[in-house]
Amino acid sequence: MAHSTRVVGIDSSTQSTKAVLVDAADGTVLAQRSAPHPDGTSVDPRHWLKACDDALGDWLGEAAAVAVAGQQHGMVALDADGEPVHDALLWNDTRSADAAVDLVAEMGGPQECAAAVGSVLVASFTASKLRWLRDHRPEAADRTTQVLLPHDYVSWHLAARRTGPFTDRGDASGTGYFDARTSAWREDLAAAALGHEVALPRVVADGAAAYEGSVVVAGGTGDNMGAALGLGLAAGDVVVSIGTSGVASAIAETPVADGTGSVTGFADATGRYLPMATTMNAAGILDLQARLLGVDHAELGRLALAAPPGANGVTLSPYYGGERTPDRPHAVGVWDGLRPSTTREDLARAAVEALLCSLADAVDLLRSRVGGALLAGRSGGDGDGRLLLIGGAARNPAVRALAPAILGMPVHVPPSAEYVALGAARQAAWALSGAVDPPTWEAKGAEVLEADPTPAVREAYADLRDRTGAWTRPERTS
Ligand SMILES: Nc1ncnc2c1ncn2[C@@H]1O[C@H](COP(=O)(O)OP(=O)(O)O)[C@@H](O)[C@H]1O
Ligand SMILES: O=C(CO)[C@@H](O)[C@H](O)COP(=O)(O)O
Repeated sequence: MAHSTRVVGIDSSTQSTKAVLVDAADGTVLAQRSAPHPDGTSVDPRHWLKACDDALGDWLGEAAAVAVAGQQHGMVALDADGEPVHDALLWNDTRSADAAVDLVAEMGGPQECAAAVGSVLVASFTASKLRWLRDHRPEAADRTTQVLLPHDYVSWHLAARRTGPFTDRGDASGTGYFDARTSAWREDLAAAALGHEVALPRVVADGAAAYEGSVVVAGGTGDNMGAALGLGLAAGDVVVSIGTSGVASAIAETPVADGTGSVTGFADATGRYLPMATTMNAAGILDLQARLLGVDHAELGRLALAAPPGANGVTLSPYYGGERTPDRPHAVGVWDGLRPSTTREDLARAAVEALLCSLADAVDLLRSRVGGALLAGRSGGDGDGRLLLIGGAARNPAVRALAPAILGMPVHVPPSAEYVALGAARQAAWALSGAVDPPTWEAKGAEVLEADPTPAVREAYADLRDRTGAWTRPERTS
């Protein structure tokens, strides 16, 4: 029996590949599958190709188009045969922190850097990783002839390498060598980072087909740009994503060039911009807490909800793996307020509160830099704007219950779905249609969560955050 036109969207993110098979007419998800990625902050990128193939199975045989949204920034450095010269350093690998400091200085300082490439470089950016490669693995740097982002590498695989590598404006804007205002590479900055000239992928126009074989392959994008497409993010909305990273992002019509580095001025996948504040420690805070307490996520949530707001004075600075917002690449986690009476419930509660306070900081930073009408209706101003909560850890009942209290406003939780992969599918359908705009897929109603604000929890968190600001651990040696 003939079926409707189908498209596939892929989210190749930090911990796994998720794929969705979608009806191109209305965005109905017909099936979804996932495959895990290896742990760690540097990975042989060929694992992502296998995970993609595993998650896809035979879907490309029945789909008309596919697109990939991938974890941003990762460095996929390839030799003349298109093979990796080194493991890909991921966005959360902080080895490149010193390289970022050097590059920002070479560009004339933070404001000049933000003016050139939209963001102040930190360890996460591809440019910083290229400089690390030059300084610490010179032989691999010498053999590098082209540099791709994770989504470019997977998309090229899906096009069976029958065309040259390609990317899009959204993901390119996270490299540190791309000017989103002109949609042009800054080859000079890539060369300065790596130490020699290097080939960069073709930038596909938003919504265009990159390759037309038995299936159309769209340009793809970064995972956060994919989420914005999948959610149909509207002006004034802020999305908070709790995956491996914690992200507060919003659509903007004009570029942001924040010289403080708190907000990165990325492009989105529709010709606009996607300013973001990103934390490196997010769902992992709860993963570690569950492991330390010897419980699963459901029990962690139950324990957290059994303790009072403020966790009987226990607070956590949750920057376990170094942090980016605030910029503390060498930070470690710090607990405070432990007493003989402290319970497992208090520890669980403090972990959930710390996660949400770090995200509340990110939302505040985003609002302060983007200004205008973001969430305006929620703070007594004109306009509307929803705060949407997505990502793996948003499934946790304690996260849901405490989010409106700590974020201080109603929180909209859309129906559980892989929004990054759905956004990629929407881009695939867009490329297939050849239309000027992405297809309109009606969003299903969100659950709106409300709670009385608990500002004292944020104050206690901010106090510990600020007290630990000057602490660093010894520099890493490699
Ligand atoms: N019920 C839950 N409670 C807390 N964390 C959860 C829950 N379900 C999934 N997670 C966490 O969410 C994370 C995966 O989220 P996801 O958005 O898929 O991440 P990423 O896109 O970075 O790979 C994992 O760290 C996982 O342990
Ligand atoms: O570095 C950033 C954004 O700048 C991260 O948001 C990565 O894009 C990884 O995303 P997840 O795997 O956590 O979704």
